Amino acid sequence: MNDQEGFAIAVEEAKIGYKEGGVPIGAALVSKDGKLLGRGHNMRVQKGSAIHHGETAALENSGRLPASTYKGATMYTTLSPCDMWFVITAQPLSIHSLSHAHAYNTIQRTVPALVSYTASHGSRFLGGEAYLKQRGVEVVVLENAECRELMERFIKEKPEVWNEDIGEEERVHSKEEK
Ligand SMILES: Nc1ccnc(=O)[nH]1
Repeated sequence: MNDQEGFAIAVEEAKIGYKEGGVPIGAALVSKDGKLLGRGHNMRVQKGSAIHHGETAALENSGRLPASTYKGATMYTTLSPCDMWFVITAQPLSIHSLSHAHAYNTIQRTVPALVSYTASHGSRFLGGEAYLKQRGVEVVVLENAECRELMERFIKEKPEVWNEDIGEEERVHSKEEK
């Protein structure tokens, strides 16, 4: 599986999430030798969960694998990596340890599509990206138009669900006040 195929699975997952009425963010985890390890989409609405982001779902669906299987893997995601995915995936994927050379650079690449998208609260999720880069992970930004459109449509339709996903409440409040 190459980059295009891996990313296409993440987009497929995002669309499934949209159809289910959830947050349309998908992800796929692919091993260094091109094998699909796991795929998934944000399930916060579907599962009534505070933590099921697209990337964490892909990791969860990959099951329990030895560290060597994650080595050199790529996480394809339809939105730039937020702090949530970094914190949850860092330990199993061994990207948490700056001081241990052997743990460094385990996931080599993450390919988010929408890094420069400006979220409703004005953030661009640059924090998640910065963490990854600091730890030697290659971050490739695709700026994929299809993902951007899907996110923009969703945010317009369900601003309160999106704000909840990113830990914001302002829009919900201003709606209630009206
Ligand atoms: N990168 C992400 C940001 C917000 N929600 C997600 O599921 N993923």
